[in-house]
Amino acid sequence: MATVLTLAGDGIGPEIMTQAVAVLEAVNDKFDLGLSLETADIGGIAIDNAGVPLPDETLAKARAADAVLLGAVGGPKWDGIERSIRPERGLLKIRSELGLFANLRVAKLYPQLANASSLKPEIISGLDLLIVRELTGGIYFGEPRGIRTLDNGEQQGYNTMVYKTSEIERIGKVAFDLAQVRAKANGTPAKVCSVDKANVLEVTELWKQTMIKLQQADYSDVDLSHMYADNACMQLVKNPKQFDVMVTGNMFGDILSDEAAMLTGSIGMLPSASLDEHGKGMYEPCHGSAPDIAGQDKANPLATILSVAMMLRYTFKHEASAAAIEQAVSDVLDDGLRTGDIMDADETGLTLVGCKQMGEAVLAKLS
Ligand SMILES: NC(=O)c1ccc[n+]([C@@H]2O[C@H](COP(=O)([O-])OP(=O)(O)OC[C@H]3O[C@@H](n4cnc5c(N)ncnc54)[C@H](O)[C@@H]3O)[C@@H](O)[C@H]2O)c1
Ligand SMILES: CC(C)[C@H](C(=O)O)[C@@H](O)C(=O)O
Ligand SMILES: [Mg+2]
Repeated sequence: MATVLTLAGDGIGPEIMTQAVAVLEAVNDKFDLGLSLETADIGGIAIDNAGVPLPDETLAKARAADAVLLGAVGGPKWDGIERSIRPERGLLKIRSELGLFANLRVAKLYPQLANASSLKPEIISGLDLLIVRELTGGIYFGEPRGIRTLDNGEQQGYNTMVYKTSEIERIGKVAFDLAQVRAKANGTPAKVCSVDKANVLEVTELWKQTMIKLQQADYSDVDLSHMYADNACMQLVKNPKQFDVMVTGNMFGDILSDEAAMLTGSIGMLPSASLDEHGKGMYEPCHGSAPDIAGQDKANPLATILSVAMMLRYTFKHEASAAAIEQAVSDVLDDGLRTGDIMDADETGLTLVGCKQMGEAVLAKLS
């Protein structure tokens, strides 16, 4: 029997997780998937209960599980504590310990939400782009880092952005492979845009050269383009449909994916998969713990529910149950149900719902 470990985390984490787990249990029964669910602590709740953001017991359960579903971590309660044991460090550590180097963030516009985005409908209609973010390297993990005191008594913060050729090659392969799969499925040319700051940073000059060599050696059928990160931010809001697959490092990927989220109407709509070399994965919404709306039944659970669909597709290779969840999400949007973040005040026929009601509506579509 395969196991899924659920890590609800902090803030809106438990609220969105309750709804996502109900959906997972429903498809587990309906499609006879034979999944067994376990839970553990991560983030602030783990600090409160065990003194560290990623207890050994949680990591052991995550290693033993076939897949992990995560809500969100962090919040003002823990922002002042020593940096090395903050909630976010628990998330970084589990990604690193499990070798989850490939983070896939899909910005797909549900047509029903064309008016919920802050961009004009014609700019985003039909949008379906994939950001492939390197997740276990770059400036997030580079050494040395810290805050030191200079001779003149002034403090200086420093981090180090590093990438080895092997790290660039393995994320490049994921991006090129997925571009080929998407091209085949959509009947379109395969294309990858690699995002860097090669005009300034040596580390991303190596990134760019490595992508070029990889494409020339193994992926001559994929069109490879390059864009500086600042221009990519601008182009994402100017003409996002020019992109199919974007591949980039850890920090640029973090920033670009929050930006891409808004193209779909809300960050509450963006799911993600973080995969290791063998397809084992952790699945999580791209958003955070949203302390401003936590505990108020206002969170959009759809990014987490759609992350369950990604889990079924990528780890359990069960396309029918993944597609059923995505269809159920589309159906509730067709019915006009909207959480506050995707509500369009000017559109008629919409009903404002809370996190629980949205989750239950998806569930009802699956039964
Ligand atoms: N993967 C993660 O666990 C993760 C990701 C990002 C941020 N964080 C943490 O979350 C905390 C808050 O960070 P932040 O405010 O910068 O980002 P955030 O994503 O939590 O929130 C940004 C804004 O988006 C809204 N929002 C986010 N998710 C939503 C949802 N599902 N439905 C409706 N609205 C939603 C919030 O209400 C807020 O206004 C911090 O501690 C941060 O470190 C965790
Ligand atoms: C909470 C934080 C460590 C995390 C990141 O920066 O990777 C988050 O912003 C994300 O996008 O998953
Ligand atoms: Mg982020």
